[in-house]
Amino acid sequence: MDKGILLNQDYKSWRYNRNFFSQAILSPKFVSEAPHLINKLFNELEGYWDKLYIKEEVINENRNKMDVSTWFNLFTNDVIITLLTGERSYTMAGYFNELSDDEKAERPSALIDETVKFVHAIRKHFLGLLIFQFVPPFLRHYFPYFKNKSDDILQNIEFINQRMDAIIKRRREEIENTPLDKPLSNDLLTSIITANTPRDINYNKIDDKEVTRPMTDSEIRVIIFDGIIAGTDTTANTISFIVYYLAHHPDVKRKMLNEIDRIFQDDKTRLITENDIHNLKYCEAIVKEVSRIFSVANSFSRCLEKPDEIGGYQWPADTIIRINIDAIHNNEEYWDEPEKFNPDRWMVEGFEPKKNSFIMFGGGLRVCPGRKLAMIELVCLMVLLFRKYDIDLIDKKAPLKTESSIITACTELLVEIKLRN
Ligand code: HEM
Repeated sequence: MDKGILLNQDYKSWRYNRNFFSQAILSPKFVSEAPHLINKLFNELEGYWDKLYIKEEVINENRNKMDVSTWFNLFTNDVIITLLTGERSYTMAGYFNELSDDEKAERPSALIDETVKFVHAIRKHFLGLLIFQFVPPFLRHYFPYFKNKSDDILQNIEFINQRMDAIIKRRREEIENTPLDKPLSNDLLTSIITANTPRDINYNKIDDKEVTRPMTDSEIRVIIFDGIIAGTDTTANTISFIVYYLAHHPDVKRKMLNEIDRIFQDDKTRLITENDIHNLKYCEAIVKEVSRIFSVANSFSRCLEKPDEIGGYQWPADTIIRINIDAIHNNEEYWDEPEKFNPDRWMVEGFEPKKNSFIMFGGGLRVCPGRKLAMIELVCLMVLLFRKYDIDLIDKKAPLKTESSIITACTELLVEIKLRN
């Protein structure tokens, strides 16, 4: 495992890949592009919702119900793929076409099919990686069940690589054909291709040639893939959990609506700016409190470099330690009344959680590099959803439907949606 970021266990190669990714994803132009694209894609989503759930006749016939968790998954897919590759993704349009009997999305159906196929392949590849990690080569080569599975996975990898290579090639050509004094697009792929080349504003500032050589296409492929995998379901499930918690805590919801209405002055369509996001402190507190009490990532691991004492026991070098996020987020030593859902705890002037007690994004060297983007996406989504729509659970008594593996995923969240008065 010495490729990319997410599963890379080779320090030198991880550091090289991570430097590129972090530099690009935290760059001011990427950070300002994110709210812009989120506004735009939410507008597309509203177009579909309008036709499927908000129209008067649909409400009159009591058909304004939906599984909002599926839409959140598709929305974050389209956002992340477009932000990372600079190529529009149309999985929301694909789902709309599936649900709508008469009207179809105003996008060429070949383009929709192509992006839907790409997203399916990425998901399949991630699950496939787990088979390659956990099923020994002997079984994969000689047992028909595992052999068929691994052949299928290899074919799938071939398809993803071809598509990613075509995207990278196209972007390299676009960059070469853009005069040096003209701006380039703000996606992550463009930043990564141009990093440490004469088009990079930091060119010549760093001397370490091993750290700064430009990336090859196959290296770029893996880190873009890692970003898509790590950045989609995590954000989608967190927003589902937020909708669920708000429905069960009307006092918190009211306070959130007050904040949104104060900042947007009851304007239900104004574009959200970076400055707004900075001012939406209560929305941010809700994201953190929901993630504290019901974290989407349940654990992450670390490997001991040398023998060490942890929790009163002595452990040898190379021991893998799994860090249980829920246990830390619900520990009374770190949190007052940890079982209580209380976003206000984050609003107390000067409040900082105790060191390493809030780890929704992990911590240390491998802390999530997408945390800033995730916060932007979640706060924007809360505003876009709640300033204009009234969203309520169909069955308030039903427990949240989830499935836990590497992350805790919301499998269904049935809601009723109306325009807010
Ligand atoms: C609510 C949303 C998100 C949550 C809860 C989340 C959580 C996490 C956690 C717990 C880790 C492990 C950190 C550690 O080992 O210390 C991680 C790693 C990572 N995340 Fe996120 N993440 C989110 C969104 C994103 C986004 C939007 C992106 C990028 C587009 C992203 C990219 C990554 C990558 C590449 C890693 C691997 C970092 C490394 O191993 O160096 N994540 N994330």
